Amino acid sequence: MTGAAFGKRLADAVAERGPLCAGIDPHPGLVESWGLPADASGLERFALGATEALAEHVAVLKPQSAFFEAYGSAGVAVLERVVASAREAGALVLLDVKRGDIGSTMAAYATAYLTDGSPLAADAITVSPYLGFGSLEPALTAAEASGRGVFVLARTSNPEGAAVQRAESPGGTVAQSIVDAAAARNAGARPQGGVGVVVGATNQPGELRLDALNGPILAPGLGAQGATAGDLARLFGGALRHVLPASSRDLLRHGPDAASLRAAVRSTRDSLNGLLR
Ligand SMILES: O=c1ccn([C@@H]2O[C@H](COP(=O)(O)O)[C@@H](O)[C@H]2O)c(=O)[nH]1
Repeated sequence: MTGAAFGKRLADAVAERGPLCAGIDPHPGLVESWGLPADASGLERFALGATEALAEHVAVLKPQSAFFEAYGSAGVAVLERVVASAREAGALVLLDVKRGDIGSTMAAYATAYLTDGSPLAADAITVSPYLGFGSLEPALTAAEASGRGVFVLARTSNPEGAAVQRAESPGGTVAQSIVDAAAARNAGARPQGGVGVVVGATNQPGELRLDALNGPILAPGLGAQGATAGDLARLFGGALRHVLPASSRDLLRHGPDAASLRAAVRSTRDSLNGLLR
């Protein structure tokens, strides 16, 4: 990928389309609720239909890799088409794969997801820092070299995350130390760096200092997990302008009708308007 850095490309996309990140999570139950079979053919029609309806209306489309991998090579082939179709519609693709491993294996993930010419190359991916932030180095380097981004799990939206992420480390909580490590990578970047963090919208305010991050904050949990636009304001305060609120099931349940899916995006966007930018 040539051209601008991910932080700049994301800032431009958000300025044009707003911050909402639409998730493509083909849960078998949702696929069936669209009148489709919960198999690879249903996955294909669901995922490509949702992408076609949503991608041109949001800055970021976030396919959840797990639901595609569940169908083996046929599912991964559909995922490749979703990535290509979303990018054609002008959305940035944040592939939610949550990869994390020792550095030498991380380098292979970086080749798969963050390198020009790879069939699964996206604009950004989610990564897990729980083998140590430093183990992510190959992904951070590959992303920066190719104008791509990474979103590092810091304080996730699930209740089980607290035991690990709120544990005290020498630099504050584990989650805070991850935010601080991401901030160090983003220092000096304009308009923002390409190392984002994931902070679930379901969390309580006051746990994390995000003001020095200088990078994007992916905030899943809107809708199906119970978080509201008001929660985002309370949770993120002065960092709101960096937040990408993410919603998957709460949008997708409006399908298969494309007009209804678009209306759901509009209504979610309206609920965020005035709050975030
Ligand atoms: O902390 C996290 C990190 C990632 N996710 C992912 O976001 C979507 C949420 O889907 P909804 O249907 O809007 O609940 C899903 O792909 C998760 O794996 C998260 O929820 N929390």
